[in-house]
Amino acid sequence: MSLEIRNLHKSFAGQVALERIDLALDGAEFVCLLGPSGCGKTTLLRIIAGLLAADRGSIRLNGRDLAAVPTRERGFGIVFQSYSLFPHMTVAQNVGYGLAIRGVAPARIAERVAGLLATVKLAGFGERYPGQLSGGQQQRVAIARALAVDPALLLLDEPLSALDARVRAELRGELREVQRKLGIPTLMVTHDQDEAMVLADRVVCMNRGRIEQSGTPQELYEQPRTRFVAEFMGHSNLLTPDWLQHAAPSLLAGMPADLGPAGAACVRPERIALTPGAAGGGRIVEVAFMGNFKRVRLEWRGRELLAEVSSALALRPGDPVSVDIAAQDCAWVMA
Ligand SMILES: Nc1ncnc2c1ncn2[C@@H]1O[C@H](COP(=O)(O)OP(=O)(O)OP(=O)(O)O)[C@@H](O)[C@H]1O
Repeated sequence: MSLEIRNLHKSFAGQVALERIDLALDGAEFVCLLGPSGCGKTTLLRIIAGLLAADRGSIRLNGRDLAAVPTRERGFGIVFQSYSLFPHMTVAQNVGYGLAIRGVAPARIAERVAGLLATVKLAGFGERYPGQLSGGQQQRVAIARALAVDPALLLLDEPLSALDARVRAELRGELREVQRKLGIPTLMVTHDQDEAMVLADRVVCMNRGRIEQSGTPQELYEQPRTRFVAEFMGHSNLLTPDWLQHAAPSLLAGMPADLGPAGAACVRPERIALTPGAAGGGRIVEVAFMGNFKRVRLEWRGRELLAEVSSALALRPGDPVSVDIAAQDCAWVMA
């Protein structure tokens, strides 16, 4: 499977929702479209699904232009945030729906449905109605229904966001497992950075209708190219060259020559080493105990920094600390 999106644009009543979107999906990748509310994720997914037309640009599936191909004929499986199951149909009927309308024989449907329900850990639930299921179970049914037709691509729009944290984490793991097992290329919309980190082979980070950066979760975390990506993918300290010049000039060693005026060094909080008690010029402002680590706000050379340190380190507000940052832990964001 290869899906290629070129130069896609979409506006609503003159308001730009998507701009110059280029995106290619290959093989059995799990790709997350990640970004804040209103950045255009759902609009992009809906255009790919064929539920919405783009103003400009092309979408090709294995080389074939999809512009004139209606949703049903694209062969994609779609799961939305709200469970959107047919309430008057049993679980088995819901899962088998796509096969039934394609005229597949009932015995084959029954076999396939049983297999899919086992895959999503709902064996034996076939005769229930959606109203008799929990939110997590309903979403499993929706996933099984989307998988029933052997989709060329699975499109998921915040499928876990209506669930409570525990069920959500559980289903996250299962979704990944099923996707790996079946090898179905998947594109999932989420605004949850943790979810994207856990699930995605590749994260496409969007902001204001544009793709800011695309890469593995680790690439986006360790080498964000923009301030937006640095701040959206976890916590960060953005240190400007002006400040570094007087506070820590040695960190300027790796600064790219073409760094723009809005450029800065992104240092992740866990890369800042603190030594309590030493006369290093830092002072603890606030300490939050997070279980396996402590999140610390501190003042150092005229600015505030965020650090994350071992829970075993005894630190209290007002304590003096020395601060160590290595030049190789600075990722230079360009804009
Ligand atoms: N049918 C529509 N008519 C008018 N404007 C729309 C329509 N659909 C989306 N928009 C606008 O387009 C922009 C992108 O919306 P979209 O739903 O794609 O964002 P999103 O990133 O999925 O956000 P969320 O996470 O909140 O769902 C928003 O400014 C939204 O208000």
